[in-house]
Amino acid sequence: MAVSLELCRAVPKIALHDHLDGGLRPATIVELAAEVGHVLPETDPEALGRWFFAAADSGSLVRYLETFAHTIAVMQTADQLRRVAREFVEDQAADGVIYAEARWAPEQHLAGGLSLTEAVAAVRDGLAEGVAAAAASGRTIMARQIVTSMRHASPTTEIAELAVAFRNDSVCGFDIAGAEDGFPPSRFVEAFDYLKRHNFEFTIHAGEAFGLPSIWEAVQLCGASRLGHGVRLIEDVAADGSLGELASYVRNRRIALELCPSSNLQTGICATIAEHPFGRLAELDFRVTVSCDNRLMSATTLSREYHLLSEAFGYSMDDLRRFSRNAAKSAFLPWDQRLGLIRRVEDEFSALAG
Ligand SMILES: O=c1[nH]cnc2c1ncn2[C@H]1C[C@H](O)[C@@H](CO)O1
Ligand SMILES: [Zn+2]
Repeated sequence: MAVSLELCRAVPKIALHDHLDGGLRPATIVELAAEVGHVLPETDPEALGRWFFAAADSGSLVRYLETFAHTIAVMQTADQLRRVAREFVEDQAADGVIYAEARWAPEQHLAGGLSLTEAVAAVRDGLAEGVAAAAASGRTIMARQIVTSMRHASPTTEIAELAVAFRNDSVCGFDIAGAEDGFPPSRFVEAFDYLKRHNFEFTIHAGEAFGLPSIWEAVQLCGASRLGHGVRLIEDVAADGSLGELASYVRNRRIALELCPSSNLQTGICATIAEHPFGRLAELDFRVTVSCDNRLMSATTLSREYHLLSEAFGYSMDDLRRFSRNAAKSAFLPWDQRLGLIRRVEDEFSALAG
């Protein structure tokens, strides 16, 4: 029997792949849009939530990404960014997430006159406020930010430098996101070289809207230790379970796959969770982790993703424990903190297993 949604809420979870600009509360968007005069497709929060889901549910990543115009429009001042970051953490904590990495692209948040540094500092402050608010309501959560470069923009090292500048100040990693087809990871090879020279962590969106060549570049030309989605690595797995060289390398190296099942249904990777490559990749012992990608656009939560996977593949508490443990192992945290996270996952799962 599937692990219930209620129990999935209670288990300790780790959100490695969750976009800050893809997780706003609809009510917050309505309120901020009214303040700044941004015209929304719907002004009732519930209707707006439904609109995001429907508009993102097109089968195309490019159309999915168009919906972000309405969230980015209300995240252009320090106050707005701080509020969105605070609510991000509060919502994650309320869903039983114990560690979250919020990713977003500061370059998309400068229209109100903020500098890149001011924007990152505002998110840092909001994350800290959210952690404090969660603690006040009895929930312990840690939160960090992943700073993202948009891959269709001119390649630059500027955002990588920004990430490194904040390495001891809430930024735990770097990423590239946006349309994948036509914008291979190698375009940003200079940024990744900069990060490697500075011993800094990064993940790369790859293997979502494009296949194995994108994953190969992310891993071998750029050096990613985690893959955003990476789901199309399944194309390097034969029907009998034998692995091609790339899939074999990714599995050997324990490169984490930040899998986001519901998001993939919307961008056309498969029609049902049961058809999602997650099941096969987990069975073959890849380092599978579970994330939401964009809670707003997919109308989901991490506990819901756990529950859907458990329903589709019959996962037990032990399986879910493995997915949380995998995510803890691949968190962009220093080793002592990562160990603390792994222990917390084990202890809390053991307590729930009774
Ligand atoms: O799943 C995704 N693939 C590629 N890009 C994405 C995905 N989800 C969100 N993004 C983009 C849209 C956001 O504005 C940007 C930064 O969070 O990242
Ligand atoms: Zn993403």
